Amino acid sequence: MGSLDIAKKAAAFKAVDEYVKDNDIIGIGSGSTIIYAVERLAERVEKEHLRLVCVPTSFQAKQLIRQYKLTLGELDTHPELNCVIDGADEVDSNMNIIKGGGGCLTQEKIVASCTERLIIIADYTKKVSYLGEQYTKGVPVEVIPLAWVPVRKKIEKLLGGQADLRMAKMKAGPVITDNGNFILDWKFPPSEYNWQEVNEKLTMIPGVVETGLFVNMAIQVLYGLSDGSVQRHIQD
Ligand SMILES: O=C[C@H](O)[C@H](O)[C@H](O)COP(=O)(O)O
Repeated sequence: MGSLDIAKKAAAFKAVDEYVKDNDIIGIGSGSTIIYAVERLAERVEKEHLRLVCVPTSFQAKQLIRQYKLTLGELDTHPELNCVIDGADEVDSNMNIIKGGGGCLTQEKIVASCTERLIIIADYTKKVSYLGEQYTKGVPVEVIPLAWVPVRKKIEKLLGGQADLRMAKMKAGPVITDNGNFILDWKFPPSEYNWQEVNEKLTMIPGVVETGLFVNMAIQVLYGLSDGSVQRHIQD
């Protein structure tokens, strides 16, 4: 296993071991790090006979829950979650977070809003002092397809930078989200940002469904390091 995977696994296992207990309703995030968390949940369910309900944040998460034979729940029946465990593309020193590199931001944000305990698990490369330091693909913004051109123009006029339509790799045309929408990746100009304000400005544009900016949402970030240890960042 490479050092990145050692780090992802360490953060994921720690989150599951610390935050999950019997009878919990758990939100399951998306991405490559969450796979290790689901693996650990399944181990604990088998060994400790935990009764858990897992609410997915994406098609991928739903498949993982099924693959590991965990109990699948949904927000209709479980609108309040004990905790949500999810990955991140980048986290700054104030715990502002970019998510949605894999296109799953909207359902992730909805599920995260249904708990008081959003726990982020990430490898050491995601830890930065300011957003955009490492993750240079920009802030993902999910848009209703018919609005993508006006939304792009409005973002660029309002906030500068460049908002690019995310294109698919193994299909002609744009990436289609789990909700049937497009994604604009907003490459923001270097500046000091109030990310809460930026998020509000973006979400006010008609046609924007949600952004990948998670501000004041996570209570804790667990960063896995290459030696398998875990560093903790707690919200002040
Ligand atoms: O859309 C994808 C999600 O926001 C992921 O949680 C994020 O991209 C981090 O993924 P990974 O764990 O693969 O770095």
